[in-house]
Amino acid sequence: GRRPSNYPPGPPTLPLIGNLHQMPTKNAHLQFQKWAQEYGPVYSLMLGTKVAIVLSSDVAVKDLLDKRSSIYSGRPELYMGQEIMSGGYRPLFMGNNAVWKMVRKLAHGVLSVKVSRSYVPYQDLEVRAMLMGLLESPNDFLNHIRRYTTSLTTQMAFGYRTLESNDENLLEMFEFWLQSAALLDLYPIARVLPDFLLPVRRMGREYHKREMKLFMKHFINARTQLKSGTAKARYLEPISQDIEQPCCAIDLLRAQKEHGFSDELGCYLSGSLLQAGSETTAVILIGFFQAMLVFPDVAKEAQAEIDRVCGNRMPDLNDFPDLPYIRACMKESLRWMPATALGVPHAATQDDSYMGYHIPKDSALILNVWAIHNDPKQHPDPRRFNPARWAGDNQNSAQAAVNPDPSKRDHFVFGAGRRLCQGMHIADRSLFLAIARTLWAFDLKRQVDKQTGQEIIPDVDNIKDGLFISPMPFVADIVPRSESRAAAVREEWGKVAGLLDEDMQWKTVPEGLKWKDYEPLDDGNEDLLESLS
Ligand code: HEM
Repeated sequence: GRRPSNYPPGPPTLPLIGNLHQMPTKNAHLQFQKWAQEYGPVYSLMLGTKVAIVLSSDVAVKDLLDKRSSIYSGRPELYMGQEIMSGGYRPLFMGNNAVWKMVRKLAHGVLSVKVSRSYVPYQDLEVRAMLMGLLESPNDFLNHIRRYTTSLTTQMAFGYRTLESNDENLLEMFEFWLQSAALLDLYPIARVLPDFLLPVRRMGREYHKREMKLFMKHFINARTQLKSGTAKARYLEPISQDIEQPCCAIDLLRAQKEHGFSDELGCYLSGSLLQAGSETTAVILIGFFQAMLVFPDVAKEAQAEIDRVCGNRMPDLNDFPDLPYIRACMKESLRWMPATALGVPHAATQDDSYMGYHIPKDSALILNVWAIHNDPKQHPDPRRFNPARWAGDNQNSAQAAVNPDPSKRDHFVFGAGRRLCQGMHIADRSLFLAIARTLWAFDLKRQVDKQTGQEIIPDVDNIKDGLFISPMPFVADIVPRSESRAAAVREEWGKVAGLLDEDMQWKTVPEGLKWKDYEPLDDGNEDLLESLS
């Protein structure tokens, strides 16, 4: 419990329990930020017999998680969420071992820079569907955002679209994910708590059984499609034009033949892609919508840029190089409402020392994303949503993440080192398309309170805690910018609606939808990234 004198500093400890009694039960990110201000960029928390090292500067993250990634890429052990609730199968929580390395390779096979381009038609169609939703039931905007990111990921992971925000599978999938958060009281620090503080083992096991059943159902379904010839896979083959319905489960089924892993692992890999990709992306977008209500000048400037570049034509990914302010809005959204405010903890797999401090083997390393994003030295007036701070930064998230100069990294949302998010390329595109098209079609306005006549401004400090932070639900008035824009939204949907069958599922991947697609604007870092993967 007591902090050895050669450990990084931290709040005073009590015998046996160390700092456990000081662990915040809500808004953990704010307390972690406060401690960073008090104890510096590398501090420690004593959690009973365990220790967590909190990294709160870009330099510390680069020095340890990136540069020494060979020893900082584990995950904290004895983690309820993995052993009990995931049967050891959840890739995100696997330690630095042979299975994880294989999984990481498999994930690379379905998420790499190249392969992620094949999902663009899905992103395109789902954003159009989101715009239709915003047109037809604007008050449900939070659901339309969630449906968009979820449908994209169910399509990528298992090959089916999610049509409604109250879709049964979606709800079940979310229930599991959120329940796990509730069960574990999951902000990252809870993951390093000793088991005796988590008296929910039995419930956890139940949860795992049900989740496995759900993932397996979709996985087996993909196999049936593969066998019946209604799906083709691309894994281990060059990307060709005759891909139909690219989806991870099908690629993994092909890979399974070569690598011989179990169905359980395969379905969890697909399933966890789904969980890794949907709510996270939604939170960033919800933050963006909120920011537009609070900082209306930003929306105006963004719309001016879109009008200048695209006019009446709906923006697409080919506009990426020509819409620097929209790209900056995306970066700022990632900084301002980072979803993973305290990252996903890494673990040290051997003893180390840094800045004269001892870092013991098995300590958890917490990436203090919130504190870094809100450091006024790096980002003056940090709670102001100000895309102008990114002027001249042409890196995408992946490039910035591996920039050798840590001060040039834009945001830390996607983690670090060998654990870096493999879905970044997909996430960047999802965000860019949704932001550009929403602002092209709609004004995001404050609702006016009918009784008082006052505009309702969302409270930006009212943040929902948990596995991911997100803005508390808020109201907005979302209106088409003009009659003709409303008509254009319908027309744009009409152009793709014919690609779907009567169940609103893809008939085939759209023909003629040939994307030039954006190439990275600086291409020096790609190799580095691949080497981290
Ligand atoms: C804005 C959206 C997203 C956010 C905020 C996000 C966040 C994260 C974070 C924080 C990590 C762990 C990094 C670390 O340990 O240092 C991660 C890992 C990962 N994410 Fe994402 N992610 C997003 C989108 C996606 C998407 C769309 C996919 C795939 C469809 C995806 C797949 C993965 C995978 C495969 C890993 C690696 C797990 C591991 O090696 O432990 N993510 N992501």
